[in-house]
Amino acid sequence: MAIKKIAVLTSGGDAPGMNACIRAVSLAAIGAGAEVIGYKYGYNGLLKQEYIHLDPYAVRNLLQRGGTVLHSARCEKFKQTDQLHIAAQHLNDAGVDGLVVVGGDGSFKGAERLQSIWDKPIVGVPGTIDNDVAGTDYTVGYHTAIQTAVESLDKVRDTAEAFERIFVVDVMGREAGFIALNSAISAGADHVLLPETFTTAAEELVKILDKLDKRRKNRANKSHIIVVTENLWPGGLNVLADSLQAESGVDVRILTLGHVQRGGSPVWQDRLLATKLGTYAVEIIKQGQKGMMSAINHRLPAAVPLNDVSIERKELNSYSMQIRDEISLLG
Ligand SMILES: Nc1ncnc2c1ncn2[C@@H]1O[C@H](COP(=O)(O)OP(=O)(O)O)[C@@H](O)[C@H]1O
Ligand SMILES: O=P(O)(O)OC[C@H]1O[C@](O)(COP(=O)(O)O)[C@@H](O)[C@@H]1O
Repeated sequence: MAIKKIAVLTSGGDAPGMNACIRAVSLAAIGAGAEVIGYKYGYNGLLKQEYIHLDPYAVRNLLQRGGTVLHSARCEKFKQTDQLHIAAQHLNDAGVDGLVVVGGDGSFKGAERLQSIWDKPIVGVPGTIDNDVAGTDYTVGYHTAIQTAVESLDKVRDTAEAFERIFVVDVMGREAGFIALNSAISAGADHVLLPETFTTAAEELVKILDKLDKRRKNRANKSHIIVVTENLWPGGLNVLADSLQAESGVDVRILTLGHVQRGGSPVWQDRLLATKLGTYAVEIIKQGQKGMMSAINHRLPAAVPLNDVSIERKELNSYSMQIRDEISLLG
């Protein structure tokens, strides 16, 4: 299908590599002879008709830049059906032939609903540090967030060992444990708490204390690193820290990594992924396929229906789960 104009926007939690996506979509579309516009502030830009023109000069040096030059936002208003109709009208008014939405599963719900009333292709590109989007091996930003978490865990280990303290480290992930599990393994943390396996605070506390006890028999230093997915511990991490300190007699400190995980120059894995997913999104639009996500499945590009993405919950890697339990008792 001949395309004259493609629009792109970034929505939901920003992620390192979103800029690389904007660049890839723009260059692929321009290469196909199309004009490109970028809506600002997520779906807000679509509702307010606020956009910029993206030519090769505008996307120069974007590959390595963190954040998103289009800005991102959460737009509650977009959930109203009348606003979806306004957005569709604005796309028509601007002469857009295809829309690329870079975001997470929430943004894809919006894209899916907009697709049901707009007759041109909308393609989602999975961009979120959480990696909680089914149908694609990885999401843009995830590798960089893990790298940031691992660097922080390495650093905190130095001070934990010096003072023989326990550190409880809070990492992002919303309701998914991808960052927690893989940063914990990569940094050799002693224990990791995941939403996918969490039972009750009482049971989890017993497991942690048992693990610390066993580990202490294997080594002289009493320091331990426990990685916890955000918002998981009932009552917050102070409650966990107080219980741990009371039960173990070891000094406990809390570290919340927070939004630093969303920043920084994307690592090469995210740059490459963003470039592949962004160019493939344009390919999907050229093919006239509607309501798809541009994905990488088993290392190959794929067009996955957004409908399937929203139904399925992405599973943690079973081998990572297995080695988490085996290896963390040693070392
Ligand atoms: N059911 C929905 N209908 C329309 N738009 C939605 C819906 N769910 C989410 N969105 C849009 O997507 C935005 C981002 O969703 P959110 O879940 O916050 O982030 P992410 O896309 O990173 O998962 C929301 O602020 C809203 O504009
Ligand atoms: O920046 P906010 O609005 O506080 O949101 C924090 C949330 O955004 C994230 O960083 C990214 O989530 P999404 O990509 O799904 O928006 C989550 O890990 C975290 O729970």
